[in-house]
Amino acid sequence: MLAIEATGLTKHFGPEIRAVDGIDLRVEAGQIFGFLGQNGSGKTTTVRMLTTLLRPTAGTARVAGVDVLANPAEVRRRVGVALQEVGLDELQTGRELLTLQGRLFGLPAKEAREVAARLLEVVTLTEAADRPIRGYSGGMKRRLDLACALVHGPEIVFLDEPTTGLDPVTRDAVWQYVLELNRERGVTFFLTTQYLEEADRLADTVAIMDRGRIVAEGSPAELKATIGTDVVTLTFGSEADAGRAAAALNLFEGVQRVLTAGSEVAVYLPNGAAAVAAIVRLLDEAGAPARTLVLKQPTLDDVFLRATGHHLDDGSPRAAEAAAPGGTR
Ligand SMILES: Nc1ncnc2c1ncn2[C@@H]1O[C@H](COP(=O)(O)OP(=O)(O)OP(=O)(O)O)[C@@H](O)[C@H]1O
Repeated sequence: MLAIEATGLTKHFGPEIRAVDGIDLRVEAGQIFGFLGQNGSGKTTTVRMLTTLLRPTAGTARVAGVDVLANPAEVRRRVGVALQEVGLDELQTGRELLTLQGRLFGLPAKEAREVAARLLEVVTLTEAADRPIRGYSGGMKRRLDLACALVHGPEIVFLDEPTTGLDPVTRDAVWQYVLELNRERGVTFFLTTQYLEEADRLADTVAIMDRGRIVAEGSPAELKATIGTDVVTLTFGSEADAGRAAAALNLFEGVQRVLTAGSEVAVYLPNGAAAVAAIVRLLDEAGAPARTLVLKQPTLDDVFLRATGHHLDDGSPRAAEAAAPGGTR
């Protein structure tokens, strides 16, 4: 069964901005689908259309088998959503909010309290659970919002960059819980992310979004396998050197592909280790000696680079947030 199905899904903002430019999606029930792309590539806009918060300019979408335009209320009942911008009632405590959410979705009081306690634990908010939300830091609010999306046990959960700005320990706890819900309860996740590692570790299928279009799709292993066997990444003192090096490397025996991004060059070839010495000689002869040389197996970043022509700026985990003081006034 398909959990999410979209055809020609499109959102334009005025004549200029093609935020989402005709994408097709097919997400099997029980999958974790990773939607990878840079800021502004159209991920959030896609999530907003699929969760009935935004009307598509064109195209159709069915979520849990329900048409998002024909029956938005039913779609909302079936899904959980945690978006990037968080709107929470600041006067309630985290525990009150979660328990209330559970009650609103029809859970009996005892179960609502239990679910709230369990989710507070997962998002490491147990200690802050009985303080008003207005005293929470940005990261704490994001975690609470994530817990809210899960409270009614939805069958499909949309998470928009769920771990951006979280410290590594909390990020790991969130990943674990996503995997647990997926493996044990078959919850389908549609997860947008700027983190390659997150997509690689969690997602069964990854779609790479660039400027409103899907430019590559497949399992992480399939995507990496399309690259070739090894990647030698070289950096140079200038873009001119990189250009000269790329021209020379293109003629090197066995090279499948050469990509240039600024003063960096990536060379794809079957047996990198055997070729390294010859590559170094070749670059010396070409008058473009490399500053650094790294030989590695392909990663999703290599896939991203090939699909989009640029690196994913996935600025590794940002600084951990400090817990805000209680603020009970
Ligand atoms: N309401 C709006 N009005 C005009 N332009 C918009 C609106 N919402 C989004 N856009 C534009 O659409 C494009 C895609 O935005 P979107 O938020 O979907 O990207 P994203 O990949 O989710 O990025 P981010 O990670 O920053 O949320 C961007 O150029 C954005 O500026």
